[in-house]
Amino acid sequence: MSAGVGVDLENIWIRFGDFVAVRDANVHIKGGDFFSFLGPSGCGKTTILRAVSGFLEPSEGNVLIGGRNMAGIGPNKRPTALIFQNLALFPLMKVWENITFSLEIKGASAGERRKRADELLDMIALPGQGDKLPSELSGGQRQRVAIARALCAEPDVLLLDEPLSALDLKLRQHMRTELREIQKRVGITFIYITHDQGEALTMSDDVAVMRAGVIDQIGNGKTIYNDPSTAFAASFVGENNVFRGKVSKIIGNEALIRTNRSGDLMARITTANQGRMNVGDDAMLFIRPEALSIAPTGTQGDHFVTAQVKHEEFEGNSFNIFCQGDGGKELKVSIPNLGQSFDDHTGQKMTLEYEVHNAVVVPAGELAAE
Ligand SMILES: Nc1ncnc2c1ncn2[C@@H]1O[C@H](COP(=O)(O)OP(=O)(O)OP(=O)(O)O)[C@@H](O)[C@H]1O
Repeated sequence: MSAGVGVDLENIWIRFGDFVAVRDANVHIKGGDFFSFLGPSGCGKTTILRAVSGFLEPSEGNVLIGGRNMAGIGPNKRPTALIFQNLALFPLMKVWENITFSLEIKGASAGERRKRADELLDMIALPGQGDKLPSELSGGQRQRVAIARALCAEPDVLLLDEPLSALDLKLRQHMRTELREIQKRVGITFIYITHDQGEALTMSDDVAVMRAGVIDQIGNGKTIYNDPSTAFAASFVGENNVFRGKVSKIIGNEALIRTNRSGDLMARITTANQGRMNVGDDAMLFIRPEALSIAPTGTQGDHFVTAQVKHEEFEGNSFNIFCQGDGGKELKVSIPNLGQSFDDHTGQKMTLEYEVHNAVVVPAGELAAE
């Protein structure tokens, strides 16, 4: 199996009539990486995957696989394999026959096929399960068989279209680890599409955050979470509290925001926006629930927020406090449960504190839908 083949999307535009499904996408995926496209339903993820697999030609721009331009090369001739949410294993074929179906078409002998199936069953951590029928496996095991079947064709790039979305939550979380381990063992490039930020962050080397046909940001999980480029990326990935306002002062890489309802708040301008924000600009300031803590009542300053507590809940690993927030949105505070006593604050006015480097400012923009 050849490893480490990169994929490049160069100025890709995809139009369906007047509708622009993908707008000027530029992505460099390193060979051997696990790369995810993350975004809400309808943002163009599947459309990009179809352009990589060759089921669709971009209206403009180039898809390069291993540096080779794929223009005019059909899906069967590309070094890619595609796995869908609907696995479509053959129900009456044994697991090993399912896995080696592509070899049977090429006329390989039963002995050869069985040997290859056993290698792949080891690879997906299902040794000795080749003689079962798909119906005798769990959902997660069937998922792994589908991956083995795709890998049997020796693709350079495996394309996965929301392959875990039909599984229940526990299995989905377990399969994240499994998938990542299989990818590392095989060493080929995986391109994964999902609307689930937990999946994207836990499995990927790099993530592209997509919104309405546009790629807002590309980076590793930590960068996307801690240093978002846009209001959409900040609000789509993880939970975040938003404060709206205008830039009133810029000091180095920090900005003071005159918020609509919470006074003046200081925060870090994210990397992509440094040097690009000016006094008077409409801005959005984001603070994660875990970055807020309870301060002595009445403390004031540019990193304190006053809020009225609406209700509280205990989530096991954290106490969550929900307040009347800025901008019509609820404000959430998450206090880790370290065994401390925790009074009910419902109805009280509370002062909340954050460290300036844990709050970020980006230009005002579209937020992700709840
Ligand atoms: N063949 C087509 N003709 C017209 N419009 C299309 C076609 N294929 C996709 N679209 C539109 O392009 C947009 C992007 O679709 P796409 O399937 O790529 O979204 P997605 O991000 O994969 O969504 P989901 O997570 O729901 O699968 C959608 O608005 C969709 O309606």
